[in-house]
Amino acid sequence: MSAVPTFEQLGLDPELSQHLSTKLSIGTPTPIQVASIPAMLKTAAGTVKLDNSSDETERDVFLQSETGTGKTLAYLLPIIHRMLVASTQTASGDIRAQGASRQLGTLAIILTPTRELAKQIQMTLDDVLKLSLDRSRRSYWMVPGIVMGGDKKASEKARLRKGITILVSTPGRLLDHLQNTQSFCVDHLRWLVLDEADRLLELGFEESLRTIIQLLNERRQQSFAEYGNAGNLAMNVPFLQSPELPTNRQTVLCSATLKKEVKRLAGFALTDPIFCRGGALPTKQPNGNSVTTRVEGADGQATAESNFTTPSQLKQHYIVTPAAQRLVALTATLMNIFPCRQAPSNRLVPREATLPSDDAPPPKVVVFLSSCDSVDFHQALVGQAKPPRFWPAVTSAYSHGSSPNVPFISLAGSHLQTLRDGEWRLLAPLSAKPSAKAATAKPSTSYRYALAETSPILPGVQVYRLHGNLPQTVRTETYLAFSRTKTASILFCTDVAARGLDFSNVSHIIQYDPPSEVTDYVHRIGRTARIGKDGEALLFLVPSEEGYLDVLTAQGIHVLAKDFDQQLAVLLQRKRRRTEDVEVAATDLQKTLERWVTGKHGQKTASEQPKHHMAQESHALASSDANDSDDNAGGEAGGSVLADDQNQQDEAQDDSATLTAAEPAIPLPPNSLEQLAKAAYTASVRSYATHASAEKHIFHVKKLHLGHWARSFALEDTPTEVGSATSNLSNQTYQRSAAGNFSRDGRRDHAPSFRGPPQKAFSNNAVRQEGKPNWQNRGKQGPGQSRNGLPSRKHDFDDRPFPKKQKKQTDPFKRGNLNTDEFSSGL
Ligand SMILES: Nc1ncnc2c1ncn2[C@@H]1O[C@H](COP(=O)(O)OP(=O)(O)OP(=O)(O)O)[C@@H](O)[C@H]1O
Repeated sequence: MSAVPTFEQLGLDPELSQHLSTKLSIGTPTPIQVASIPAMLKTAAGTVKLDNSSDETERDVFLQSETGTGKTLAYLLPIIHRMLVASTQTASGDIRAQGASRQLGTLAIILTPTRELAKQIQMTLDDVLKLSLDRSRRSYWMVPGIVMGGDKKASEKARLRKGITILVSTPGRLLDHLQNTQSFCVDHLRWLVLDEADRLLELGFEESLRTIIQLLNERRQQSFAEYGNAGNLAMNVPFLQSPELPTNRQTVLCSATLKKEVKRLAGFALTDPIFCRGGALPTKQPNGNSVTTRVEGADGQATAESNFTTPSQLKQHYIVTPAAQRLVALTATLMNIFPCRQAPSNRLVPREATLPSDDAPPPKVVVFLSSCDSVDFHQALVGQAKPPRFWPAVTSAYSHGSSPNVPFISLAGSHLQTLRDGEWRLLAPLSAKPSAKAATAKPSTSYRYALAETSPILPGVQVYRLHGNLPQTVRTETYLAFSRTKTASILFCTDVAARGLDFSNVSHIIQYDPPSEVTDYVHRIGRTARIGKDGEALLFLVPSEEGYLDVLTAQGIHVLAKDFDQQLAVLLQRKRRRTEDVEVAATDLQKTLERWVTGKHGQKTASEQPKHHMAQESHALASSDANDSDDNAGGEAGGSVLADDQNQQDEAQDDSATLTAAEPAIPLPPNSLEQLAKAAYTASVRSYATHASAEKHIFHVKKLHLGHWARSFALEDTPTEVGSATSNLSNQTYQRSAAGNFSRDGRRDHAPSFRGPPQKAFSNNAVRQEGKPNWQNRGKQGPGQSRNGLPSRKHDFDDRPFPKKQKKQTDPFKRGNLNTDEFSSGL
């Protein structure tokens, strides 16, 4: 076993290496970096060459490595190194003589599928470029920049005119600028990076990518024919002729998986590529041991086809829970992750064993859901619902009893005006209609908008949400806030957060809704256990979905069972007096949540209202112009909803702060959570139909017990709206665009939303007999359950209060009210 080389040994500039270790605490390269850096560098004599092919600095590169292994730096570092060296290789010692300048236009383009990812790469780029160099060497001329859907094109054009040396972009917006922005100079482009290639393809960007590559080739050929490598600006720029720069454009493709679509893209985008593959990361970084790295030559091919490698230190579990108890099981799971301490006033003490040590970092949990509406609902519920009143008072085990302040951003009144036109719920999810304050707001007034809720059920825990229907500012700021927070926190999100996003120190991933494809499973769990850190992942399944475990096993993914009863035992720590029965405790919790959702817990008093949704700011922000168009080629999520220009984003960022309890709050109407629950339920049933066709035998709506499913949204009854909603499914191939693309940030993110009153009641004739869940047989299909995994009535427990309703419902599938073939087709 050979020792891991240092960055310097790999050929990286010593000052750059020093900057990485002292300023960014990055001392040891990861396997993919060990593979890529020499391959992409013009290696100087005396440095390590891991492979003969690394001499050929002109060749394209394919980087493949599992999630969270440092692919971003794997391509950024060699690019920055080469620009740096080329700009300072001057005989006279005067770096200005080299002519490196932002006016040369864009030298490197990094294409990413989503805006969050673009922002994240830009932040990494900023960090690396902050390096302080010897006086004779400067990096100031390397200007990083970002253009992406949702931002204002006019300001982007201005920045492109001034020159952006390393440009991070989403494909639609890049194509737009290539076609329409005269001043966008790519004549001297030397690097094109396609990051998260598999995701780019899944979002339907293949055509855009082909056009982009074609346009870039044409521009380069034109420029080269006219001026050679000296460039068309000064006609003789030594920098551009430096042997450190690739003579032609070097294209780099990054992917965590090796699906056939990715290989097809590689075939088109790459010429004679070097294949760099990162082996498994050592579990503790840096330990200098056991790094396996392979750099393959031109004909290097991936050996395995499934290629779903997951970090070995990641603990993967699943839990089987009856549909009706999903919500309680989720709450109990979160309670297990976020233990509490006895409040000073209380005599009941949680078991000490569950309490973390004082120096343990607070957990950060990401919960994946299948639709935007479901994210809105769960964030609102977990973030606001109060526990049963007889639960003992507890305090957070992490924040020493004090409630951490909530991060907020400023939003201009002009946004609220846009919201009033139908999207108000996005910003004030619990308002039945625009609040009185918002309605009378002057366009120039700004509001504070809280990015998180503080959870009464989980004291000290902040609850965030992220999905593609949120305004871009909210998405970006939520990503940043959750990523940076050191507070115990939960993020409810759709798959918009599944790929590439590097939330630091995520300890747990919960897949409450199974992913629509196995690839998504791998990417979702890749948000934890990054760079050798520990992590845990938990997959929720209902009994009829247990077949999914075989699908995972077939892909080499092995998950262990978690016991349902053990998971719920935590509820006994907050037990009703003299109750040792976990079922009673679970029932109490379910009833409380249902009351909370239906508003039957009584009208909230002013002091009970969440205090942080929107509080009027004392100052005003300039109102933004009309929305700019988002990328049209498919891809970024939610951009059509609202747009912010960069300045306003910056302004919002500057204003980021925390709200205190004294902030005035906008009152929320009592029934709005119920609306969210219904919308979430509807969207959830719909998105169930979007699973991959190969998994339809497992995830088929026919197998769902709609009544029990409704319980998991704290609804006592199946909302009648679901009928009309699901019966329209056959018409809803709009989830894919006319070009056959998926919806903007993943098809399940954009499961249709419930908006306003139901269009048409579907049915109120009940049909399916809703049996009570069989507690003894939950989690497994046994004698107490019917063939489809649902509890049978025979084994019901009459004395079990939860769930108690036995309603007759129309079975839309039986009565032909819903064409099941249409339901399952093509979605
Ligand atoms: N050599 C290193 N040592 C320690 N940390 C590193 C190193 N390289 C990168 N990191 C950090 O690891 C994290 C993950 O890196 P990155 O996002 O590039 O991974 P990735 O492979 O692109 O993951 P994904 O496939 O999920 O996008 C980042 O926070 C980054 O700063």
